[in-house]
Amino acid sequence: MAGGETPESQLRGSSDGVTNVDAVELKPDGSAVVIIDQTLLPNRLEYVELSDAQDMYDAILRLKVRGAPAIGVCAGYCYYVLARQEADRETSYDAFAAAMGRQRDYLNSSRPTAVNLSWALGRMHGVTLAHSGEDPHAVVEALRDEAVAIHREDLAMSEEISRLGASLLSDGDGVLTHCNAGPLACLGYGTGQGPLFYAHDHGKEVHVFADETRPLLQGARLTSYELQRAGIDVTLICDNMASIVMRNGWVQACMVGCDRVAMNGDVANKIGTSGVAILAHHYGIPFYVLGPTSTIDRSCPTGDDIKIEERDPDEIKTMWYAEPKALPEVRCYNPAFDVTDHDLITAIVTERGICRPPYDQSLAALFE
Ligand SMILES: CSC[C@@H](O)[C@@H](O)C(=O)COP(=O)(O)O
Repeated sequence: MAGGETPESQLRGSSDGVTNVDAVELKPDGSAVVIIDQTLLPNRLEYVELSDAQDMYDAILRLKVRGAPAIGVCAGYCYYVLARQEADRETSYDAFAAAMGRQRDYLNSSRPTAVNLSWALGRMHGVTLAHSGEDPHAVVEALRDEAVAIHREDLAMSEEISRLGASLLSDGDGVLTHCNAGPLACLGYGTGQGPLFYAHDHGKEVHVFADETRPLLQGARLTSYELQRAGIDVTLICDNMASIVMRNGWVQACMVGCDRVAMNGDVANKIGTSGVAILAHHYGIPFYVLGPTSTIDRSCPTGDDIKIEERDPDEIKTMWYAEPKALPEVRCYNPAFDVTDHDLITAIVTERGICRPPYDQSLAALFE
């Protein structure tokens, strides 16, 4: 673990025994962002220091750091680390601010769907612009405070979403979840899986079915790892097994995170989420989406306006296998996210409260 007991390293979430380390931290001397390399889990727990813009871009693109809220926290610290370097290079405020505008745009181009990336970078750059004309080193001090504030707020929102989400569950419920929206993706308890940790910590037991989440296996590699280590009853299933566990009557609720929420309540989340919602609707099982208000994109009217990231076909054909599992020339379509229609969603749980249909009204009310 990098660093000692600084304010930043004390920002840990409360569901320890799960991850007794943070997925994203600032190195105490401020020179680098320290992340868990999530691509190596569950086999190896390793930390990576990011101090170079290209390494930061690469870490986000390649999912070493992933999950919408964790990407936001990471982006805030990345911006700060780069600002320190620019302040040492540029003596004038104007040159510093212009350089930081370019760094913001570069980091923001690493992944398109999770709105928390542009949200955090926009918030950091807003601080730079608000200190117009000041000595760049003084601006850097304000940027550190802002990045730590984003981190602290993330932990607080995660706790509140988890508390509210757990109130929707009864002792003994079966819960099906998809992808990873636990401590690694969000810090603290998490969002989509936060209520499972919160319920467990507060004496309510749930039985979790974790979809493996093809093609990148966040459910198998990360969610079942986190839940198992926390002592929560978890069963890993392939994505195409969700229907049978629902039909067997083993699932009383579905809970997932989100990467971008449109103002009509359509939700972009990990590919396969909309299929789970359609199945849940068929079997009359409540389908809950959980995420912070920073994931609600007020400039996005409907799910049709959300840009869906398309990724390398080799993630499907070769990535996890000793030998390729498809002909190299076979065409693949590999969207990383899909959009779940708002009319399939029972409730959207945010840190400011639980929104229910009609979402165009209940989501707008969060910002009044
Ligand atoms: C906590 S973000 C929402 C998640 O459910 C999920 O879609 C997600 O983790 C994003 O996927 P990833 O592509 O791994 O960054």
